[in-house]
Amino acid sequence: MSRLAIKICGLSTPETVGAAMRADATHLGFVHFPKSPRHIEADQLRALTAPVPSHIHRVAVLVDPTDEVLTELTATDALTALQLHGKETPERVAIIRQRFGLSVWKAIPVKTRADIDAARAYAGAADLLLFDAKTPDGAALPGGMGLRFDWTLLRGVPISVPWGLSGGLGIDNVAEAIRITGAPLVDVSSGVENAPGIKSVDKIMAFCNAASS
Ligand SMILES: O=C(O)c1ccccc1N[C@@H]1O[C@H](COP(=O)(O)O)[C@@H](O)[C@H]1O
Repeated sequence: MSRLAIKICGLSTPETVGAAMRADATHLGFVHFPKSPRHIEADQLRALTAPVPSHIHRVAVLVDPTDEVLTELTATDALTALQLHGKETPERVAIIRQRFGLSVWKAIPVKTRADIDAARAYAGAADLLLFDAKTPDGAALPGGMGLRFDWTLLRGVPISVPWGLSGGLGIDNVAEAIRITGAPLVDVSSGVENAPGIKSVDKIMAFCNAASS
């Protein structure tokens, strides 16, 4: 059985990047979306990832990014993957993958089983599908709000591409989420924070322990 992958997302300080590495997170996430309390610029991304060894994945979280933004971020050479969290079509995902040469993740907002079925359109375009809770209409952010969906919707669903689970995961529920869904990758942001955008070293450690237990 392969090892569980754990992504700690929305990192913005050297201390919390260090904590995620010490906690054995396999993926570090960095948000580039000005409306987010976790937003960082390209120069911060470069500095934060400088001490990260190459075996740890570095993922940029973006919402309907322009080619200009993607060019600026990928020029840092800091990234191994792009996580698209907006309304990107399968065609746009395929173009980004081909144009920027990085692994591309597509976040799939889930409320019903139909949302999971609709994700099939991205097979072949995205390298990984990330099933995340659908945020309410008019919400400030399309993710990173600590909302979860009904994990039983994923039970028994054949998913033919690499995938992961996010949305409302935390120290107290991540083990149950993995048990119900069989997720090979879990992704957390709000659940390891003391306040929006303020990550907790202790919570990062506790989350990774709980996920791996
Ligand atoms: O974290 C953000 O600010 C964010 C902004 C825009 C798009 C996605 C964002 N976060 C991602 O949302 C999921 C779930 O987060 P949470 O654990 O429920 O807070 C996760 O993949 C974050 O990377």
